[in-house]
Amino acid sequence: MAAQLTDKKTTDATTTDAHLPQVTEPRNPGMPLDLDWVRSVQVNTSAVERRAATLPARRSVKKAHQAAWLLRAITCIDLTTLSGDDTERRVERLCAKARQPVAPDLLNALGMKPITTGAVCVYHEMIPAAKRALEGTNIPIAAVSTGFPAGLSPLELRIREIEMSVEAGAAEIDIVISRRHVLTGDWQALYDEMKAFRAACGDAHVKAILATGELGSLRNVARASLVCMMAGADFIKTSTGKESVNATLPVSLVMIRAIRDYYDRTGIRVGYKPAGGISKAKDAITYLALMKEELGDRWLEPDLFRFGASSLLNDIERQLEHHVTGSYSAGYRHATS
Ligand SMILES: O=C[C@H](O)COP(=O)(O)O
Repeated sequence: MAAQLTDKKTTDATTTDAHLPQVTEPRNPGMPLDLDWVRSVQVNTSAVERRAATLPARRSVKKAHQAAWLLRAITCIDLTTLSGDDTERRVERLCAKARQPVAPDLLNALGMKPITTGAVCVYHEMIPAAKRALEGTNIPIAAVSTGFPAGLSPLELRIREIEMSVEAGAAEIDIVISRRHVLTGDWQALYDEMKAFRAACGDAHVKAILATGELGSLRNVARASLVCMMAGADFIKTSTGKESVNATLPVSLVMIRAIRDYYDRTGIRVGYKPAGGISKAKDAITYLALMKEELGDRWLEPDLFRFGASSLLNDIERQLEHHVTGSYSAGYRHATS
């Protein structure tokens, strides 16, 4: 099926297949720290909040296109379990969902080929279980690292943790930054830390988790985004999912515009990952529409956009089922853990 991703505003819709092969983007090599650029960044908080407030209301994706948007969203999910009581069995079930996120009967009814999630995201100790369970697929394992979620263990240990996760089979490393470097405006320390993390990752892609709910202001979010990109982050990510405030639309707008500025200045595309508290299909569509409007279609691919989410897939599958059958089935049909 040629699935269309259209919305009210962008009627020159891109025709796109929800199961495109992953496009390969050159990695962000980073650049020297440009303090003048960092310090010149300002954010008009009330303008950002006004724009963000209009987003959900303005996004009325036509019913016929909803399924395509939802399937696209699935391909961009880092299907996540990050709990103290994670077990190998739970990770195996998670990986089974990542391999087959939508029931075959639903996919058939939608005329779609099989799809997978963008990645699975686990703690270091769960990498071997995920590796076994994902054998024979191209689904990458993302490991949270560097003393996730607080990031306050000794730097040597945080760097070693990255190296061990890469050795164990993680292709993507989600690091947490030291929030204090942002809160004290020590951009050099943030840059040096991020650069060391990127170097420890080697060929594994690195996502920089800013923990935006702990950064104090949107201006700090914008400046930290820029510094992490200058230091070579492949993705910038909002949250660990453990802060009291996680992904929000105003924060996303600020981070996405920092990505746009970095692209305008360097020609390098950096990815974006909102994470934490995104659990509804309609929110997923809002985020995709935001990416499309602010950055364009190229940022709707899983190599440049991911959701960090543990329960979003459940709701998307329910909505797809409703789209096909006209009714919702019992929750147990979609359980992931
Ligand atoms: O990075 C992913 C988050 O930890 C997942 O958060 P969530 O459980 O609120 O979806």
